[in-house]
Amino acid sequence: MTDTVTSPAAALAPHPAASFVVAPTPSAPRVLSIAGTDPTGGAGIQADLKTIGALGGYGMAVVTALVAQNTRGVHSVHVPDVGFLVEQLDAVSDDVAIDAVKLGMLHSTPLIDAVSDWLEPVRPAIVVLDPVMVATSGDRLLDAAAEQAVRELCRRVDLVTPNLAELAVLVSTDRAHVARPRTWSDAIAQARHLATTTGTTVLLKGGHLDGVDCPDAIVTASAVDEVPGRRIATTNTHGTGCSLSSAMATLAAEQLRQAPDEEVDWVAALRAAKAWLTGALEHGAALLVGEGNGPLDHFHATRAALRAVTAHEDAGLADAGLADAGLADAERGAAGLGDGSDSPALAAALDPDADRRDWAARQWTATTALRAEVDALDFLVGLRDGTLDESAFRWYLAQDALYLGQYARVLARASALAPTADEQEFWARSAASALEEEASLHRARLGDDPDAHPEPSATTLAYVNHLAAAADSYGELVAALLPCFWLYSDVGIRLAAANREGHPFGDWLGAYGDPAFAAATAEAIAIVDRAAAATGAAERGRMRRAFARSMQHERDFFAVPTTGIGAA
Ligand SMILES: Nc1ncnc2c1ncn2[C@@H]1O[C@H](COP(=O)(O)OP(=O)(O)OP(=O)(O)O)[C@@H](O)[C@H]1O
Ligand SMILES: Cc1ncc(COP(=O)(O)O)c(N)n1
Repeated sequence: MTDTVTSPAAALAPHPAASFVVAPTPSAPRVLSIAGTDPTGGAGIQADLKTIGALGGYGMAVVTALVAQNTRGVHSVHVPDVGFLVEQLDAVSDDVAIDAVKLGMLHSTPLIDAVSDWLEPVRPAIVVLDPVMVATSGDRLLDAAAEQAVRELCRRVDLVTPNLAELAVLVSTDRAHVARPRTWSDAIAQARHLATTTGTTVLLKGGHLDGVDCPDAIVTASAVDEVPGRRIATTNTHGTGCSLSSAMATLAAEQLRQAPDEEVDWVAALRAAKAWLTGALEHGAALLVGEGNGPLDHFHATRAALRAVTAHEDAGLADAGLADAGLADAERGAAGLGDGSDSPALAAALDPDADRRDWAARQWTATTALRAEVDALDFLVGLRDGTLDESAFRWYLAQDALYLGQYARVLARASALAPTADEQEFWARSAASALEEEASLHRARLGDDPDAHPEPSATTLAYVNHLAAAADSYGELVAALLPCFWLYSDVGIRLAAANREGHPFGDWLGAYGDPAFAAATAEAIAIVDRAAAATGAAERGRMRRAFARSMQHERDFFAVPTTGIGAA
């Protein structure tokens, strides 16, 4: 709601300013999934809610059909009365401002009509349609007679996400049947036709093609933007379409939350969604769920982050954060006010200090999509599976050595600015460790090879310049320094786990997971949290930008050795 408050309650407001309320921005996009269920949690509404949560959204769900299914197939489908569907839809829209809707299994024409009629007046800014027709197991989830209704629905949404078989149905007509495209260029031609005839943006999915690549594309009547991807060798693909469409709805709504006046950049959303999805596909099998086509691990990145923090509880960090949050809840409970989570405005009013608490953890969560992108970079994938080109690895090491030399200077600056002796000592120790690491890189790995001592790349320079630019304010500086600790620890968990007998980078991978470095990371997080709690909102805003920018520099640093972009 962005309206001026005119209710009787507002008339009683004690302060004149309170009668002119501009809606605050919610802390997360509010995303509604309208879809069927999967009791094993891999597809449908369950997958949608996990995806929305994993990418930082607030998930809501309206059930179209109850599906008795598991990873091996569908047993039966129960569809409640369409009137009850409408009641669920109204219950949400009567009460909650919806930033994005994802439409999944719609089952049959009466349900499609009911959803269309509801969409008309409610009109959330983003509507994504996954035109679910047949499950991976081959079971039908849409009445054949409802295909025309889905074609018509395509015109009323912002993005439609067909797989190859669904695309062919959508471009067919009652009179002319179009065959499923067999090649990527045929698929693009069909997607273009769909975009032209419906006026809707199409996310064309290459999951059902053969080959080592797994591209997707954003197709409009006038442009085709391909987003490349690697095919993961896994049978854990149940619910990939559901998860991708929910990811797109969430990421698009997040774009609008941050920049309400800009157009949605679907290509940027797809890049981030695909990077996250690739990680979720890679980690799915380890969940050991089901004997058929298992699910993805939607929370793979969150799980890794939690491990990084909780593995070093000794430092008292995680406990400190939880204790703070617990106290706040208890205070609200005692006041009989609930937790305020149903209303961001109420939450902010009840807890004006919320931005001071768990500051670092919240910045970390805000970079979930970027971290998924980092994990999916060719450099890190190659380092994990041993296929990385040796010269790309040596190039990285040489740049890392150059970076560490400058990074040590900035750490020393943090020591000079530190408000306490403990913090002064921590940063001084960290500066010394960075210099030792730089020296050992040269001694043990790069040797006297002249190629191993190049000029700093544009990316290395940009990163160290960014750190140096933060050096006037302690809060900003420590926020800028934190990603180097935290991301390195986090990425290291998966690198260490990939080590095996005979791994070509085994000795390098063996150095990750050092408990002393994890403890230093925990200490750096605690220091940054204290700095955020001690300062004002404006400085915290600068800290947030400094942290986010360092995360981007970290990503770019890992990307250059294999892409060559920013290497000059
Ligand atoms: N083996 C894989 N490796 C990497 N990405 C994949 C793989 N399989 C599917 N994808 C990706 O998953 C997303 C969904 O694509 P897909 O073509 O499988 O859709 P779908 O058939 O609707 O999904 P579902 O399996 O849920 O029915 C796309 O981004 C696609 O590129
Ligand atoms: C409720 C519901 N919606 C969608 C799918 C498609 O997912 P998949 O093709 O991966 O089985 C499904 N199985 N169940």
